[in-house]
Amino acid sequence: MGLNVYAPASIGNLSVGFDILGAALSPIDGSLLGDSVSIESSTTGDFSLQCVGRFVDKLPADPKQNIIYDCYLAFRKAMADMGRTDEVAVSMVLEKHLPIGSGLGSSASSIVAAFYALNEHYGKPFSEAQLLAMMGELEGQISGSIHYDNVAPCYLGGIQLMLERDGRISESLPVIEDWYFVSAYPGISISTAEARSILPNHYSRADIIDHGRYLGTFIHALYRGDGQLAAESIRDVVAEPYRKQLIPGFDAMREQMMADGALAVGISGSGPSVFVITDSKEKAEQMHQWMQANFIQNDRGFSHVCQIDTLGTRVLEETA
Ligand SMILES: Nc1ncnc2c1ncn2[C@@H]1O[C@H](COP(=O)(O)OP(=O)(O)OP(=O)(O)O)[C@@H](O)[C@H]1O
Ligand SMILES: N[C@@H](CCO)C(=O)O
Repeated sequence: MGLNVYAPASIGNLSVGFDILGAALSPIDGSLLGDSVSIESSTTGDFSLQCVGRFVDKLPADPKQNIIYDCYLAFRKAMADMGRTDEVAVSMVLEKHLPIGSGLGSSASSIVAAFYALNEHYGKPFSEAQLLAMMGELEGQISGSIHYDNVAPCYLGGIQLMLERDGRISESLPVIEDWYFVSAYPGISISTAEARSILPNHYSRADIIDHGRYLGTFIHALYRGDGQLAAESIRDVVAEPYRKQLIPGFDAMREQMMADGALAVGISGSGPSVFVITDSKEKAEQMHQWMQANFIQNDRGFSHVCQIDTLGTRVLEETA
C-alpha cells in the first residue's frame, strides 16, 4: 500500500515573532502550495528517492544529499532505538513545488511531509510531539540552528506559537477568519543560513521593548478576535530592517501595499517572499495582480491569494 502526503507552505516569524511564530498557507483558488511525498515499501530492499516537480532543478543531484534521506535515516534510527530493527526499506517520491530559499518554508515542507509519510507507513510509532522534535532537528541541520516556526505550522496548520517546553513545542493561536494573505515569491533565492548571519548579535533596549510590546499586543488581539489591532502590531524590529536590502523593490512594494489598504506587510521567513494581509478578498486580488506585474522578477516567481491553512499536513491519497 502507498500513501501521498502533502505539507503546506508557511510564513516563518510573521514579522512579529522571530523564530517563535509561524502560519500555514492555503491558496483560496484550491491549488496546493507545498511539497508532497509518496511512500511505499521498497521492492528491491534498498531505500530509493525520486524527485520531480517544478522546482526540482535546484535540489542536490544526489538523492542521498536530499534532506528527505536524512529524515529517513533519523526516523529509522529512532525506530531502532525502540527495538524495531527488521523493518523493510521504503521507496519515496518527492514532488518539489516550493522553491529552495524562498521564505515559504521549502525545506520544512519536505521534512514534514517525509516524517509524516514515514510515520504513517510504519504504523505511527511516534507521537505528534516526538515527530515535531525530529522535524525541528532536521530543519536545524540545514539552517544552522533549531527553529520550529516553519515546521510547526506546516505540520499542525494554523498560526503556531513556539513554547519549546518538554512535550509542548508549539501551540495553536486563534485565527482571524477574514484575513487574506497575498504571498509573493519574486523568483530569486536567499539562503536561510546567510539571512540569519547578517542579523545583529545584540539589539538595543528600545528594540527589545518594542518587540515585546508588538508581540504581546499581537497575541492579545488574536485572543480578542481584533484583527485590526493584531495586524497593526505586525512590526518587525528584529529582521526586516537588516534583511529588506536583500529583496529588490521591498520598500516600494511596502509603500504601494499600504497605500492600497494593506493591514500589514512583511518578509515571509527569511525572504525573499513577502506577505501582505488585508481583510478584503477584492483588495487581495488587486494586490496579487500588482505583485505579478511589479514585484516578481522572473518566470520562477509567483503570487497567490491565501488564507490560513488550518489542516496542516495530510494524506492526499492512498493507493492499493
Ligand atoms: N528536499 C529539500 N528541500 C529543500 N532544500 C533541500 C532539500 N534537500 C536538500 N536541500 C538543501 O537544503 C538547503 C535549504 O536551504 P535553506 O534553508 O536556505 O532553504 P529553504 O528551507 O528552502 O528556505 P525557506 O525556508 O526560506 O523556504 C539547500 O542547500 C538545499 O539544497
Ligand atoms: N525564523 C527563521 C525562518 C526561516 O525561514 C528566520 O527568519 O531565520
